[in-house]
Amino acid sequence: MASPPDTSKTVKLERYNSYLRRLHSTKVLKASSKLLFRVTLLIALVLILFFTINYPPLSDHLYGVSPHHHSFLSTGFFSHSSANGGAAWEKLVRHSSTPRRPDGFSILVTGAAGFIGSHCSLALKKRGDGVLGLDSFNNYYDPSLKRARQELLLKHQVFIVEGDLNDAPLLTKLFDVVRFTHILHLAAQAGVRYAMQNPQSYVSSNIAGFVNLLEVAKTANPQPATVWASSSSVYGLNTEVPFSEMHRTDQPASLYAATKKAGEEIAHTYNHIYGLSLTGLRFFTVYGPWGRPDMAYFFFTKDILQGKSIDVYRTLDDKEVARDFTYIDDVVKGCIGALDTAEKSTGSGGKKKGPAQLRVYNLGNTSPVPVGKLVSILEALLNTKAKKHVIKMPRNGDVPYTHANVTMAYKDFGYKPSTDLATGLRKFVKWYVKYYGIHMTKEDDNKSTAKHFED
Ligand SMILES: O=C(O)[C@H]1O[C@H](OP(=O)(O)OP(=O)(O)OC[C@H]2O[C@@H](n3ccc(=O)[nH]c3=O)[C@H](O)[C@@H]2O)[C@H](O)[C@@H](O)[C@H]1O
Repeated sequence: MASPPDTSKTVKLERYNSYLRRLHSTKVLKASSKLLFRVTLLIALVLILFFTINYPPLSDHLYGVSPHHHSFLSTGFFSHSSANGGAAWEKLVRHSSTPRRPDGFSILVTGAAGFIGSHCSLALKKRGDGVLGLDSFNNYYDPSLKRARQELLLKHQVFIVEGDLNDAPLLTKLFDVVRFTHILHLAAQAGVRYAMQNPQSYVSSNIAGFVNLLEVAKTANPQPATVWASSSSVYGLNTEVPFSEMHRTDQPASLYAATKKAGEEIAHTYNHIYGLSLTGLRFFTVYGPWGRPDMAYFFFTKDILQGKSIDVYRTLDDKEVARDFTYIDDVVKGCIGALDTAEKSTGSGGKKKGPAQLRVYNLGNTSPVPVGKLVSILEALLNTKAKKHVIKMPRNGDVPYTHANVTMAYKDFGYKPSTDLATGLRKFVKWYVKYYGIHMTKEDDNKSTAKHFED
């Protein structure tokens, strides 16, 4: 009888193979669970990042965190004391907006970290009004300049909430916390030529944002009186000079101008339906210390100092382009005059109770200066010859000439501009060289010795 085959070796081998298979599958299992864990972690991080960027808590408004910093600061570590407009945040908001003089105003200043907004906020605070700022700190121009203005305001106990005009819950919250008597609405997408590059930003800020603000104002109790920034650009292709509030404004030359004109019509509607008191101020090329780097006088200064060439526009029929350049301190007086003479809104509970005030005023300097002259004043102040590149004005929304008639503003609140361009630019240059740490010779210094509020 044949003996059965010796399988002991085969059995051993099979066992060994099966052991190897188990070992392998465990390794695979371990490796795949590791991979799964990493992928889950990654997805969770991406989700956290997404939600914190898109839905930042109100605590960010309190801490003034810029959108770029949201991801790490607003995931809960920071927000325990003041999330969603917590107690600490409300305290700051109340403190900032409480007036310190009898019958003082409680004013919401939108665009408070902006050029005109920061000047007005300081002036109002200094006379004892309560001022709360709102600003989106967007990067249309160098946000660090806005942060520096914010710091200056904070020193004077003006707190700026960081937020967008289109954030309805935030605006509603602010009006829940504070019974604002006034709004000074200066937040906007500014700049005439940039409208060709980014048209949507004008619609979003100057139209949608304005409507959002008025929607909240109309339901507030009491309804605030609103003074807001329109623009000289609404005169567009009008050729009658000096520009008067009675002249036609239905031919805007840029989308910027069109959105400001739309703002004036929107103001009419909210006044008509809800009894909101509204005053639009048509600013004429406002300049001065802490100004906007996108404006010609500002970047001409920078370019002249850096030895770069500057484009100086002439009209298409080869005439000088001129502007009614208006100094910031004069404009601040105009804004305050408009606030002081603004009547109360008449509505309540979102309903009109009677006719309310609706006004529009020019705030200009009443003396246009050609751009060539602006350049020669800067050359003298900077003691440097500009590399002028004189060209025909490109078709970019610019108008050839502005000149304000300010009779109405004078009659209604004593507006009387008193700073000529040379004096105003001297103050600007003095600020500019100090702010940017530019060394000037003694002789140059003497040319720009004017004092300014920051001193
Ligand atoms: O009153 C307003 O409602 C507007 O005023 C301001 O617009 P503007 O009057 O156009 O000011 P700004 O750009 O400083 O150009 C000044 C001059 O330099 C000329 N200019 C400009 C650029 C250039 O490279 N060369 C040049 O000659 C240019 O042709 C012009 O003649 C605000 O920016 C705007 O937000 C709005 O508030």
